[in-house]
Amino acid sequence: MSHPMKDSLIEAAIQARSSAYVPYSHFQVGAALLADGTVYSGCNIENASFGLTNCAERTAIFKAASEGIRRIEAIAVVADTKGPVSPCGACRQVIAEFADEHTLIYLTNLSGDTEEWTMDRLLPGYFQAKDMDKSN
Ligand SMILES: O=c1ccn([C@H]2C[C@H](O)[C@@H](CO)O2)c(=O)[nH]1
Ligand SMILES: [Zn+2]
Repeated sequence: MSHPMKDSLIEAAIQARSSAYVPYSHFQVGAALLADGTVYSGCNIENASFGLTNCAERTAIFKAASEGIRRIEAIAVVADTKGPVSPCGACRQVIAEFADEHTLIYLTNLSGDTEEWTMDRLLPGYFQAKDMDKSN
């Protein structure tokens, strides 16, 4: 079942994408998430020291987390890709930190190709806080 905010989140991600700071790759990405009734969006932000680049997903999540958000209800990611955009491994792990099994993850592109994912498929076996507990 698709989330009632699905289209609004995709629209917010497309909007955020237009702020992408991408002088090196020229590849714009946008993300938008819903948490506690509020939409937080973000774009990718590159750096002359390439490894310091922050992806759109992490920008949106860190904006939300720094406002006190701890659980993502739904998140949309968009780029101008052939099929739905595929988040990098780092972002998959960061999404996992604030997702649960109900979190809906919309991967889409500018043509409207959209897939609904859940965390178990996005990053099977992702590292969790409980993995630091020897009793588990
Ligand atoms: O899911 C993704 C994949 C890539 N990028 C960014 C990082 C970099 O700025 C550019 C090319 O990798 O796209 C994202 O923001 N999200
Ligand atoms: Zn990423």
